[in-house]
Amino acid sequence: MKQTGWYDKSTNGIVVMVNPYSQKEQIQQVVYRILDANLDRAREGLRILEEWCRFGLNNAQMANECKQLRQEIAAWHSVELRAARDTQGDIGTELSHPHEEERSSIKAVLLANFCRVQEALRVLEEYGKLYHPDMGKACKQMRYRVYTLETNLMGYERYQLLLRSHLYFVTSPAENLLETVEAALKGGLTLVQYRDKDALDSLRLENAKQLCQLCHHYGALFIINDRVDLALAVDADGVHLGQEDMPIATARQLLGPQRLIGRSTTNSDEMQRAIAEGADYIGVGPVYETPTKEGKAAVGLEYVRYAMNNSSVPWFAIGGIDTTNINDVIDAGANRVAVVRSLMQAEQPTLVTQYLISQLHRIQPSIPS
Ligand SMILES: Cc1ncc(COP(=O)(O)OP(=O)(O)O)c(N)n1
Ligand SMILES: Cc1ncsc1CCOP(=O)(O)O
Ligand SMILES: [Mg+2]
Repeated sequence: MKQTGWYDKSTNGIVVMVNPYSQKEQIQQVVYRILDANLDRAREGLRILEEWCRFGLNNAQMANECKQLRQEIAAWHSVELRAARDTQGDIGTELSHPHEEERSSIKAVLLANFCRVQEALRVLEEYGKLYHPDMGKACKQMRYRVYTLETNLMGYERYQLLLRSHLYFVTSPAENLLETVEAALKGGLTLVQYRDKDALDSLRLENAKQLCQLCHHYGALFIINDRVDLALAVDADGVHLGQEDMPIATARQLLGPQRLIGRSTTNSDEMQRAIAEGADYIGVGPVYETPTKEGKAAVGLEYVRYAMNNSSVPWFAIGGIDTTNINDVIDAGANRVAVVRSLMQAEQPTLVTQYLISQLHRIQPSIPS
């Protein structure tokens, strides 16, 4: 072990290090320093999470859970642990990882701090066993509470962003796919679905990875069409499933509670079933016939009106919608739409995105927002 301090220069001109503590006491001091540092680390991380729950999400329940955890951690921070602190002698204060200096989004800040709190609690759990018989168990329980909080908070974040999203861009294969999506993101788009029915899985995976990164960089949600495995592989925000795709319950089991699941519907029965099965949002259409979904009959504006009056989850009118007819769809009650060609084939996807979003936000006195 490294000997610190306590120099005695007396003996025959030879510098001798004398440490007044026994080996056992020295180890105890080290353990106390570890506990002191990690009690601080866990509380600081929780405070960062709490501020977002409180000011960013206005969520009293989650903010309160952070606060409770902070207080329980503080109760372990005894005077003797604080007394062991030696900030000047701590070589770790100068160490930092380049990633600590850059956070690209709120999500990145939250994830980094969940990780920090969980790591600190794990350290407290192990070294705490050397300090107090109950500390290991208490820290383990708190660590599990932090996992639950993470699931709830990240799921809540996603759902809030879904609620704020009124335009949904469903992609189709193209050379300039990334550029087109980025242009739409610059126009304020917050919801993207990667849809490619024919590509090889190797290409799908590569595209999905790049699109996922791009969307998250702009703070947008990224959903994968049809494929739960791809969604998991790239850490997407969810999947979109049609009537012939996997059952929602199976997808939920695979994806866990915090990712979004969307379901296509073409009539009232499908809508009620999708909602009962736990879809987070539904597609309503095709409203108009469309070459993007060749051979699929249009459901018309009647089903849009039905959705307006009956859907208890966010719903997106889809199919043949563009700048020329979006107002008819809005007049029938839609305030969310999904488009493929309108954006994939746009000369200026940024402008078209801005236009579509502005129409979806226009005042609609008779339609609930
Ligand atoms: C938002 C949205 N709504 C409907 C669909 C269509 O899904 P599905 O019926 O599974 O057809 P494919 O897209 O898989 O051909 C969708 N993708 N997105
Ligand atoms: C995937 C899908 N599901 C119902 S309609 C549709 C395609 C919509 O494409 P477009 O916006 O080009 O008409
Ligand atoms: Mg499908």
